[in-house]
Amino acid sequence: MSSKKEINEDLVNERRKCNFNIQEVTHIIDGGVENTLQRKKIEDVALNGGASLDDVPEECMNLRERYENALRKSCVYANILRNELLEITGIENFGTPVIRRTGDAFFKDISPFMLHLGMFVPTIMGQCTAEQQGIWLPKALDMQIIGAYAQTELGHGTFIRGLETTATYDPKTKEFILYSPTITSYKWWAGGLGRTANHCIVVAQLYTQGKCHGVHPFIVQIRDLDTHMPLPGIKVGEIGPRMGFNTADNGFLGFNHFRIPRMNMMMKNAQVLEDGTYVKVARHGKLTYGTMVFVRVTLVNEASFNLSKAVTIAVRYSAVRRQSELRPGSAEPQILDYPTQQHKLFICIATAHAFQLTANWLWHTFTVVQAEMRKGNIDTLPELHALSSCLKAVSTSDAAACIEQCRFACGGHGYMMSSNLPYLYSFVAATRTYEGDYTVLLLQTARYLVKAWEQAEAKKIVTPTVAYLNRCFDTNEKVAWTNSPEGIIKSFQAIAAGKISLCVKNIRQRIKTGMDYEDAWLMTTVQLVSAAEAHCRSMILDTYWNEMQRLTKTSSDNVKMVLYQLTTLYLVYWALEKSGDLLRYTSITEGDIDLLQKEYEDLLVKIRPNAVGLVDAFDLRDEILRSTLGSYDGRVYERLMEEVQKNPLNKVPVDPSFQKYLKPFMKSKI
Ligand SMILES: CCCCCCCCCC/C=C\CCC/C=C/C(=O)SCCNC(=O)CCNC(=O)[C@H](O)C(C)(C)COP(=O)(O)OP(=O)(O)OC[C@H]1O[C@@H](n2cnc3c(N)ncnc32)[C@H](O)[C@@H]1OP(=O)(O)O
Ligand SMILES: Cc1cc2nc3c(=O)[nH]c(=O)nc-3n(C[C@H](O)[C@H](O)[C@H](O)COP(=O)(O)OP(=O)(O)OC[C@H]3O[C@@H](n4cnc5c(N)ncnc54)[C@H](O)[C@@H]3O)c2cc1C
Repeated sequence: MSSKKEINEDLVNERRKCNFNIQEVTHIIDGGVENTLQRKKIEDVALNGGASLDDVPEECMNLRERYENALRKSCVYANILRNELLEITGIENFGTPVIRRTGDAFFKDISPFMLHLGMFVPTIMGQCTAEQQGIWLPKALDMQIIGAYAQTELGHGTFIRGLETTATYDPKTKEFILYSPTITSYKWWAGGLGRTANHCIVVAQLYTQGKCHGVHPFIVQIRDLDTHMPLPGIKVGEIGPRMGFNTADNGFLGFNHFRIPRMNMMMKNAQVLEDGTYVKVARHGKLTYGTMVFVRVTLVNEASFNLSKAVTIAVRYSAVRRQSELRPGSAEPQILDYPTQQHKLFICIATAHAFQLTANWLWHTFTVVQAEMRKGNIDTLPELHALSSCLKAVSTSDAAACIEQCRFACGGHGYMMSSNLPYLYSFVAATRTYEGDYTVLLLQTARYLVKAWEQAEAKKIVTPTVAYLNRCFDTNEKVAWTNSPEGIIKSFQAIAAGKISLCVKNIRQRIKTGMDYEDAWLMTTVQLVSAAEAHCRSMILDTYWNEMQRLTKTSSDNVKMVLYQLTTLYLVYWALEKSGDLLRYTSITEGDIDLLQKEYEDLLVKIRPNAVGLVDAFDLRDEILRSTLGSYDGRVYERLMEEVQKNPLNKVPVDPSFQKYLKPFMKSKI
């Protein structure tokens, strides 16, 4: 056993073997040297200010203790956020992922303030008029009020138009009356709502002058600011234990003819005048869904970040862990030496990079579309919606699968809460569902793709992200296979185009047999989801490859080489995963697939010496990783033992329940 300060010998050797400049890769991941410096500064301030590591692990506390502990830490963290961090980033960068990431040093699960910061504040920014922002934003940013985002109801989450909560305008008092007419109309799931929030955004069906105008957002005070008692007419509480998010106090909420002032309707996109006249301001009907688009964009970043944590843990552990023997009597190898282990893990490193570069690109696209919309141009919104929908769906789904693979890679110890892998998995698994379920979002992208196909068919130029359709349209023949990064990307575009084409053909055929469009669409949805996924994969492959080429132009040779190996691994991995599709839509042969498999296995060998260096390059501080298995020093077994000492069950040698239950039971006769 190594002494406390020592770094595990195997990790020392791994770091010695690493042949590239780790910092250079860190800068690429961060988006430049300046960003790395800024991130480190933010981390220093946030973590030195009192990152409260718990004496008792969160998972050993009961529900109440966990909530109270999370709230205590949230207050410490929020003080650092509002007093120090916002000064560094500027208020305009309030939602920067770097700030959000420092939160993980405080919360293994999640902060009850997460939705205040992640959705309540952004909705005020995106859905309020300047005048309304002037009222609500300073209070929200200063956390004089704490909010949640209550859209989903017990009966409806996906189908927003089906929400049942009503907001009926009363011109006599110039108020809206909020009402929950049925059990299924109760708001359900909103994070922070159950115990913490005193305000929330409520999405409700707007009625005025006897007419329903569809769902609109309202800002509602639900608790007394002093006593925290629910206001009369409000029924609010916590929805109960769940797979993760257990310190987020997800809540339920019902209204019994609860009145709010007219100006509490968020009026940037639509207004109700004093006399009850409804005025539509926005040129696009779905701008009220803006917060969801924003969060979907940020979730691609979340997918990358959480995966980078999981794979850092699993690779470091795999370098420390020794198991089995390759030949009788030989020393036990590091489990990282098994090609099957490399197969589990290296794709996770590459996926984290692919999603990070895609997230940066998507964020840039989002800001460009926002700027266009501020000028009154909404033409690019449908493309952004299609993009953010599929990228959110695929990145969260892949990240969850990869994190689970990292857990498998850590054997039994990966199942320990103290490894942090179960927390990471349950957190990311939820992201596949919330903010739009995987299937539902891919079907949104499919709508866009079918329209784009029809445009290409009519010889019209389509938008940039589907420009390949113009090229693929006339190809009745299979695309010629070439084994190169560009060749693989082109082949994935051919797969996407082929699948979209087939969907359109099948919808048309079904209509010919007498089905109406809706039924024909419905019957084709399995294929439509697959087409949207294929489109999304071609986008990710293209973005990852081209962005990495661009970002490494001035890098040192070894950095270029290792990142080239990783990017190629990602492309080849997906080509092998989708070999059935390649056989169908390109001229690839079985022999070509054999060559790809060989290339993949060779890449695992090439990447192996740099594996620990590659995860070190994520530059995740131990305080943020919070894992017994994944710390920088590799003191895996010591940390597991130390954690055991913190377990309240081990505080006494004999548990009181022995006298109460076990002893009487053992002494009782059958
Ligand atoms: C310290 C710093 C803090 C920062 C922290 C940042 C970290 C962030 C991490 C996490 C943050 C928060 C945790 C989140 C917790 C979870 C919250 C939630 O889940 S909130 C609830 C979310 N709910 C959903 O996402 C519901 C999903 N459903 C929908 O989006 C819609 O109902 C939909 C799209 C499925 C269908 O809508 P609708 O029926 O109204 O539309 P149609 O299908 O008929 O389509 C009509 C037409 O509109 C287009 N459309 C749809 N949506 C949009 C959109 N958003 N934008 C633009 N256009 C849209 C659609 O494509 C159709 O177009 P057409 O041309 O007719 O084909
Ligand atoms: C941890 C967590 C936190 C959350 N936080 C919030 C929050 O803060 N605020 C908030 O408002 N909400 C929140 N939600 C709710 C979340 O947004 C919804 O659960 C999510 O949008 C999915 O909707 P649903 O639950 O209605 O699923 P459903 O729509 O009922 O989905 C069930 C199944 O039906 C399928 N399905 C549904 N519609 C279709 C369709 N049209 N075509 C094909 N298949 C379909 C889905 O694919 C899925 O497999 C949260 C959820 C979770 C899990």
